[in-house]
Amino acid sequence: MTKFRAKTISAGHGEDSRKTKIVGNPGTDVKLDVPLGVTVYREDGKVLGSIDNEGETIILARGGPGGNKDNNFLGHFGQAHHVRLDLKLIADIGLVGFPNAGKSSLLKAISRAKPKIANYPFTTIKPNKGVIQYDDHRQISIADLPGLIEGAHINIGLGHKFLKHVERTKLLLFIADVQGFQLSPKHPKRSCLETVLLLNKELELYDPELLEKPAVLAINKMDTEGADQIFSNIQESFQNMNKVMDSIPEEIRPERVISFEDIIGISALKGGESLQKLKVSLRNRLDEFADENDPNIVDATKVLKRNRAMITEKGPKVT
Ligand SMILES: Nc1nc2c(ncn2[C@@H]2O[C@H](COP(=O)(O)OP(=O)(O)OP(=O)(O)O)[C@@H](O)[C@H]2O)c(=O)[nH]1
Repeated sequence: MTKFRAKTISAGHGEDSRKTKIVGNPGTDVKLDVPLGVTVYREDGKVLGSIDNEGETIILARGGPGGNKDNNFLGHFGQAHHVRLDLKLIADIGLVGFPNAGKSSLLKAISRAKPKIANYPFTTIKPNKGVIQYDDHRQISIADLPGLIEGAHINIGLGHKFLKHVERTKLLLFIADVQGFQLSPKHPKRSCLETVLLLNKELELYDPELLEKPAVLAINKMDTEGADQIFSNIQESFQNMNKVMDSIPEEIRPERVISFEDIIGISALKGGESLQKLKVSLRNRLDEFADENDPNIVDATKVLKRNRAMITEKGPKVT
């Protein structure tokens, strides 16, 4: 559901001329900081501009001029407009996982992105974006949202920088190393299940509404030793979460556990069937939760019908 919030923002109006100051001061400016990706629409739908790069500005309403000889030395009010600010999605899918989980490897394996891959945490410091291409030409964009660690909600690591991007995706793809995660030898070693719960908790502490987004869980590095057993334990845990919660340390226990649409074991390194299964799941879940009016939702049979119709209309008859 889209939420609308109306707000009135007024800049100062131009000052009248005074005996001691013939030209009155112009109205003071009001500057509104917005996140990157915002497009500004006028009431009639005309685009006034968009903020896509750091430091860009758009003048939405000109301030009133101060008093001068052209306006009888009386300052004017500034312009007034109704505008709508629209925040573009960064990608359809946001990939969330702790460092070294295999986010870059997965992005490379299922999309055309060419991220840096290294066996040490924090190789990725800004979102890498890729596009998953399906056989029927459907495209789904996916962004690797880097640097999430324990404490991100209070701005540890890349903290807010990362978490604000999560808000701008339709579906979350959690990825966790089946062998678990340890930030450094000084930090506690977390099992795979604990890692997923920690990710859950970080998102929840930042904004509980993030847990409302549809989410799929990919357990990565299924080619490593003992992975199958760990994976089936995790599946079982998610079916009996109430029981499992009692044995989870308080500091990593979220208030609410995300109910994943699918839990899929993958090997980003080896690829194969598991990645195919993941791609199908992502598409199906996105479509299931999509807004009916979303132009990106393409039904393959409809596309085929439409293409056939276009050929018969414009070209030689095709049978
Ligand atoms: N065995 C195995 N290793 C993997 C797999 N996927 C990734 N790795 C390895 O895990 C390490 C980390 O992979 P990345 O893809 O860089 O992980 P990341 O989550 O992007 O890491 P950050 O950039 O730190 O956020 C690399 O050495 C990868 O080769 C997998 O499926 N199996």
